[in-house]
Amino acid sequence: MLKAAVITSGGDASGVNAAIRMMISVDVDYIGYHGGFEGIVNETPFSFTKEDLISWYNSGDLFLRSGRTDLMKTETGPLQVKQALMEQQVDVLIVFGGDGSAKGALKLKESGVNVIHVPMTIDNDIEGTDYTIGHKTAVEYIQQQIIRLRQTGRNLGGRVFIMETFGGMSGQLTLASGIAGNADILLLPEYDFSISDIAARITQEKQAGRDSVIILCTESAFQPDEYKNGDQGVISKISEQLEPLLGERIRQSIPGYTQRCGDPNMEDQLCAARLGDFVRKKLEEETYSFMAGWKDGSPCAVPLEHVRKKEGLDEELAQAAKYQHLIPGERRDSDE
Ligand SMILES: Nc1ncnc2c1ncn2[C@@H]1O[C@H](COP(=O)(O)OP(=O)(O)OP(=O)(O)O)[C@@H](O)[C@H]1O
Ligand SMILES: O=P(O)(O)OC[C@H]1O[C@](O)(CO)[C@@H](O)[C@@H]1O
Repeated sequence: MLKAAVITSGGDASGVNAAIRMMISVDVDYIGYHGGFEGIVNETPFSFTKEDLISWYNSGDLFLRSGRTDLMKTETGPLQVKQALMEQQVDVLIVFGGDGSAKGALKLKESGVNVIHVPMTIDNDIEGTDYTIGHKTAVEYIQQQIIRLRQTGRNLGGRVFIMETFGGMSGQLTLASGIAGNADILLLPEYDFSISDIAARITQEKQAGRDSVIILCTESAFQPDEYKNGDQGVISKISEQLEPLLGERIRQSIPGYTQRCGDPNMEDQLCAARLGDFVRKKLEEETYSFMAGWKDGSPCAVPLEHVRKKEGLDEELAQAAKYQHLIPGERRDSDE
């Protein structure tokens, strides 16, 4: 019988348990490791079946704890992982994670390990796939935060709010959440804007009769070259410079790590379950070395070599937001 090992790697995200459940095949034995790539070397693996996943299926708690580790970036790391997998007689490793995890998966493939990557990150910033597990739940959560800001803005009017969102170096999470929740201004790392651009947009909103103004700002949007993974609080810097121009206080809100996780929403469950089923079929065919991506509404196989961090945004959504004057500044990669 084929033996598959499963890990989750990088930032946690909701929906992955449904994918693991739906990849279960009667023709495959499964083991799991906690702790991502490092867990393969340091943790004791355990066998699991679909029965073990029942109470996890709809939960934001990960059935397999995730991890970030530099091990895979060292020269010997991939070989240590390969050795540990060989000791367990594993035929194929399934890696849930973001673009960094895909790089780790590719290194293992190059070391001779059969590997499948499944995109899992709230950021939705992986080239070759329209969907990443966890993004939809995070968007819905941020949408709810915007709706609440709008309510307090109606109840106690005349305020400017700024809320900071996750996304790392990608503005995709902010863009999708801002459109879903009806924010007034979106500050994205893909656009080069000045403090006076933001002040001008706030003034336009107020002149148009907007009582409260809501700005959504990606954590890396302002001076992105200085951003490091895990930095938070950029909206304080922006507010400090913006307040004197506006002559009023700005109310700040940072949901931070509460954006990641929570029980998965229906859309994440369905898409993740379909990705899991896609992987099941590939396991049964013994087809490896791909990412289980998503294109035109369905799962698809993307060669691991093509998987990397997505530089752009969802163009249709970005253009719609630009047309509606939601995004100040010019595209950083623009030739204009
Ligand atoms: N260049 C690389 N080479 C080999 N392995 C890597 C590389 N980059 C990342 N990894 C492995 O993948 C793990 C997860 O990567 P990273 O922390 O970048 O998160 P991610 O998978 O991109 O997910 P998220 O989008 O949630 O941050 C790292 O801890 C490391 O083990
Ligand atoms: O949990 P960490 O390592 O601080 O990483 C935070 C980063 O992880 C992400 O949530 C992606 O998982 C980014 O949106 C965020 O910038």
